[in-house]
Amino acid sequence: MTDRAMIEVTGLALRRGESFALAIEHLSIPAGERVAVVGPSGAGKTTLLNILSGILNPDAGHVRIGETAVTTLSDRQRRMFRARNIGFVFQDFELVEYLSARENILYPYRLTDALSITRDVRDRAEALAASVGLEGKLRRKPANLSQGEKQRVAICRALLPRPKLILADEATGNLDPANKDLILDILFEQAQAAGATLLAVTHDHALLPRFDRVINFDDFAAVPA
Ligand SMILES: Nc1ncnc2c1ncn2[C@@H]1O[C@H](COP(=O)(O)OP(=O)(O)OP(=O)(O)O)[C@@H](O)[C@H]1O
Repeated sequence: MTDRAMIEVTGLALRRGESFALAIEHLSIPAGERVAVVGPSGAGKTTLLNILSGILNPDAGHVRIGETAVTTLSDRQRRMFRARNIGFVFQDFELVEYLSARENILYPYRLTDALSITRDVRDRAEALAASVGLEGKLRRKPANLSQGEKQRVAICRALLPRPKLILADEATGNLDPANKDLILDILFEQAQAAGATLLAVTHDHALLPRFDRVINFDDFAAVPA
């Protein structure tokens, strides 16, 4: 085990359906590293993020995030762990349709007693939203936001609790080039301010030089399904 690793994965295996199996012998990511995750569609990038965050439990192997052995936790413990420690920007955003953009950004605070909505949290939510150009849109429900705006709401929601681990699944996918750079600036800034580790799945190879490291799914051993 690497001493200062934020993420330590060993002997990971997960089969999904009849035709897909993910296998990662070893993966270690130091605290504070900014990592891009690339690979062909269907290679298992989202599956890996889901395992790291405890949304999926693997068939075999160990995942440690910080001091927590995530793969030993119960479903409920994994949900609590995720709410407290991980900011997840989902590929399809997963916004709550009946809540306003503002309430969606504050949503992680409704999920766990460990987080409470203070004046400071509300102010920070406004500031984060303004930094991604969402001012004036915070009362709208997701149905009345563009794809790019929904994505920015999802990013603010992931960043607001200052998580130690940020997992972003194509967080720049629906944006124009200027906004891609802006969103990456914000993800990097917030990660640095919180001393957080960032794993970002991207298909956008122009962004790769900005990361400390690139994990390419082509490097993982293919498992006959
Ligand atoms: N709930 C599920 N049940 C069965 N198979 C699934 C399920 N979700 C995903 N898969 C399969 O797992 C494989 C990996 O999917 P995953 O979403 O991790 O790929 P990805 O690398 O993130 O792809 P993309 O770049 O297109 O988002 C795919 O073959 C997919 O069809």
